[in-house]
Amino acid sequence: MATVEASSSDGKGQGVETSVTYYRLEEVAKRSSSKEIWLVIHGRVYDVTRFLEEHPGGEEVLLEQAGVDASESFEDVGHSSDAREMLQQYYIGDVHPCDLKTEHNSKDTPTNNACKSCWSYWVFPIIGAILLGFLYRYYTSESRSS
Ligand code: HEM
Repeated sequence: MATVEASSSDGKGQGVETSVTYYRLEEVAKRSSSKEIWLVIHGRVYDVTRFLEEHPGGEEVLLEQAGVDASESFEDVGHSSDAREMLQQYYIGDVHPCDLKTEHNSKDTPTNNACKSCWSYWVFPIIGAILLGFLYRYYTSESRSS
């Protein structure tokens, strides 16, 4: 779990402190017993433990989706806008960026743009520095021999 603090303006010139808690999918997966049920809908993590008995669609369906990404099942049912508003009561945080799936490939391979780009921050500069080193050696040896 990771908590990230962010500041934003509330439109009245006052700063508002907001914090987002990020959860890894493996953490969510551990919360899949009838004692504690978390699930993921559209990249957001919900603790639906106290909603289990109240869910109009029954507790069985929530138990089936416990600890996993329930976005597809949630959408398949065609939940009303009231149901979507209810979600907010159970929101506890976001899926960690490293576990987010890309929209066009959300079925299987979990890829992550944020994490993919991490390595490019240092790999490309290193390759560039090596190339520059070679060029420098090449030109200095050329000028020495001529
Ligand atoms: C926190 C998450 C959820 C909330 C707040 C929620 C809320 C609701 C609400 C308010 C209804 C009544 C109908 C409506 O207003 O749309 C409903 C029905 C239903 N829900 Fe959910 N739901 C959640 C998650 C899920 C999930 C993950 C499934 C998985 C399949 C599911 C399956 C159903 C089914 C089958 C019905 C009955 C639909 C019907 O009778 O036509 N729900 N839900």
